[in-house]
Amino acid sequence: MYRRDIAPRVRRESCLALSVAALVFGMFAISDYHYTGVSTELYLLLAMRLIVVVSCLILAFLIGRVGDYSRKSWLHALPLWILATAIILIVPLRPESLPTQVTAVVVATMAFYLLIPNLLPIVAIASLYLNLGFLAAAMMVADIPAVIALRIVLLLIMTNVVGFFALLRLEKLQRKQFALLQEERVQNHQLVEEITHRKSLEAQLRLLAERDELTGLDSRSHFMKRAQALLLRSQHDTAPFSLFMIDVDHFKSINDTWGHIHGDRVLTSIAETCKRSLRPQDVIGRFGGEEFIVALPETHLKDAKMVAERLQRKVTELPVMEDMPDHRLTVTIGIAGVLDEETDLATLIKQADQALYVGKHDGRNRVVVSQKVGDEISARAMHRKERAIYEQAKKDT
Ligand SMILES: Nc1nc2c(ncn2[C@@H]2O[C@H](COP(=O)(O)OP(=O)(O)OP(=O)(O)O)[C@@H](O)[C@H]2O)c(=O)[nH]1
Repeated sequence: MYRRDIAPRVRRESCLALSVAALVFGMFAISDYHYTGVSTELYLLLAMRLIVVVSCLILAFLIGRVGDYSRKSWLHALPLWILATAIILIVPLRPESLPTQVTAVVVATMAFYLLIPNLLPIVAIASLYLNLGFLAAAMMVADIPAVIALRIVLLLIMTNVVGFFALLRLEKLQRKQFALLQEERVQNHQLVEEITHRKSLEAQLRLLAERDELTGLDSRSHFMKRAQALLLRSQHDTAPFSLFMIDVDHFKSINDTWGHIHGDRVLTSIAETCKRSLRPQDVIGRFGGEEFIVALPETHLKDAKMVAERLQRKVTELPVMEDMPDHRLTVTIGIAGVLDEETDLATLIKQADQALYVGKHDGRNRVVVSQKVGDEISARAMHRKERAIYEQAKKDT
């Protein structure tokens, strides 16, 4: 994973290091001219430098394009061997500049180790080749005293040891850093998974709390929250607001005669009928057992009554009744409406419940408007009527 992760960076860095090394190597042509003047050696040196620079640039280009260092390590090794060979060849071509060449070998060795990252074995072998090759060439071409030769050997050993361990340490640190980063990534990933899992659990819990399991309608508590918000908005906008309490008639006998499973099916069908025949902005909840509750925003009491009657009719036509030929499925609906700004949800529910009770008492299968609301409406109508008579009388006089 580490190798895969750093591959693009190694490719880029190797490509850059090689291009710079090739150009620097080429620029030494100036010093060649200074040492040799226009001579056969200069031409040989120039030809050699040109070949090295061109081949290094081609290899740098190839490494940049396709040089995956873990699979094509030879591609990374090749330019090092070319450069090393060229440096070794300078010894017989410019034997008088041996001290400068020792420095060049030390710098090249350090550059191999430090500028070509994450390829320690390749770099170490190429450095060894450069150092041994240089020593052999120097011994053959120049007459070096033994002490000087020993000093050069020691200097090169030191350079290699320093370069080798510097690169080794660098690689170890990079691997450690990568391992830590990887650990952090895994932990982050686990954390994200945990958060997603918790969120989905929360959503499921919320759904469980908000929905009635059997009918899929709002649970009682969720209905109360939504209805309360709708009521407040209606009162703020001075818009009408009505509320139904729907109760299935003789539901106990359905359970007792056809069983609870059939009873459940009846409840589900009634819930579906409510959903189908009411508007999307109406809020429907299961209040408990076989009782449903509906909040109708922006609905006047007379319109609510029409809606309730339509719903009552639709329930009697439900196909679920085919299994119960002797039974007539009916509902009783109690309605209440907002009269003033003081009316709260609890009062509305109480009034609708009272109307429902009246409906049950009067024989079921009916829609009853809350008496209190009815009285209040008639009182207001009376008030309006009286006021109209008074206004008319005033006009007449
Ligand atoms: N199948 C089923 N039955 C339920 C459920 N919740 C409540 N019940 C039953 O509904 C019945 C309600 O009976 P009652 O309160 O006597 O009302 P009713 O028989 O409909 O009589 P009225 O309302 O006076 O017409 C009880 O037998 C409850 O056990 C439910 O989720 N599924």
